[in-house]
Amino acid sequence: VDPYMRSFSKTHMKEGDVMIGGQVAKVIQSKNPAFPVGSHVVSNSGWRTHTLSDGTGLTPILPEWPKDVSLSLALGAIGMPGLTAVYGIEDVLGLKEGETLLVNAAAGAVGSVVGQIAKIKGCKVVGSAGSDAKVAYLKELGFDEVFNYKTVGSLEEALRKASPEGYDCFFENVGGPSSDVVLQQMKNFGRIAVCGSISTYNDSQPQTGPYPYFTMIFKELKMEGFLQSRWEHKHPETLKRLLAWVKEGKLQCREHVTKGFDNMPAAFMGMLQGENMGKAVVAV
Ligand SMILES: NC(=O)C1=CN([C@@H]2O[C@H](COP(=O)(O)OP(=O)(O)OC[C@H]3O[C@@H](n4cnc5c(N)ncnc54)[C@H](OP(=O)(O)O)[C@@H]3O)[C@@H](O)[C@H]2O)C=CC1
Ligand SMILES: CCCCC/C=C\CC(=O)/C=C/C=C/C=C/[C@@H](O)CCCC(=O)O
Repeated sequence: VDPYMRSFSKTHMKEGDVMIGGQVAKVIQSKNPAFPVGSHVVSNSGWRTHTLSDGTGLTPILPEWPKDVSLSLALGAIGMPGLTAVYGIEDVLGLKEGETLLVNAAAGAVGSVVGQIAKIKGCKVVGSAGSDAKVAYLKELGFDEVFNYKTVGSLEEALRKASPEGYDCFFENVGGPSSDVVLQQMKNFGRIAVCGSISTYNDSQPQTGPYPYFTMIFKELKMEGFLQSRWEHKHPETLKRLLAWVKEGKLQCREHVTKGFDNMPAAFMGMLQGENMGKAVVAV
């Protein structure tokens, strides 16, 4: 279950449609030699227990996938959320060694990978998350400064305390009014990767400004929205790098597992309400 399902379902679906989504699936019958019986694939077939496919939209699991690494990570750190983290950091932000990066929804599927990759690249990492347990988890992952945005009182003070000199890069997952507060604390020529805006996915009104134009102008900020699919041509190579980091112990992955297909709606709503640490998945 992923946040984009909420925004997509509002704009592209009607009642009775099958919810979109990715799954790791096992091939149980096949007339296609590219997908032998017993092999595993990542499939964009939505919320289904079984799928009849001509092979379109199926990606075989990397052949070098080790037996002791859970296949479900192909939906998380070694899948779409992990790819999002890499492209946001490398292709959008161009994060450089020694810079300071802020990421929100930091204990989630994308955010937890963002912070760890930024540490691999030699940066100072500040993360915000919605519970004290998440804050403790992010410290375990090596984040330099972490705070619980629900209890800090003043977001502005928390950001200033975590990095008095400001922020070079902001990996934005949350959106809404908190973004304006962050923008005020960007360094001059700061870069912002707009990955998601989960705090707005339930809004019934279309999004409008105004945006803090003066801050953007006088700090000369650069802000870029992106979808990970822009770099689809790089997915195989990037997945190999993510798998290597996991095998080397440089990238730790946690999953929030809900059991049972019938519990998919509950798992989805729980993720939107912040119940997950790491990637929210459902085991069927
Ligand atoms: N651009 C792209 O290509 C992609 C974008 N995304 C985006 O990345 C973001 C993270 O996705 P993902 O890692 O899968 O999800 P997460 O695993 O981070 O789960 C969602 C988390 O969002 C946080 N959250 C929910 N509501 C709010 C709120 N109102 N304010 C602040 N935080 C909130 C909760 O954590 P907490 O307890 O900390 O509040 C929750 O656990 C989303 O915005 C998603 O849409 C994801 C994939 C691809
Ligand atoms: C299609 C997304 C429309 C809503 C956009 C809102 C926010 C940004 C966001 O969250 C985008 C996510 C994009 C996800 C795309 C996923 C597909 O490629 C399917 C992935 C299947 C998998 O590998 O897990």
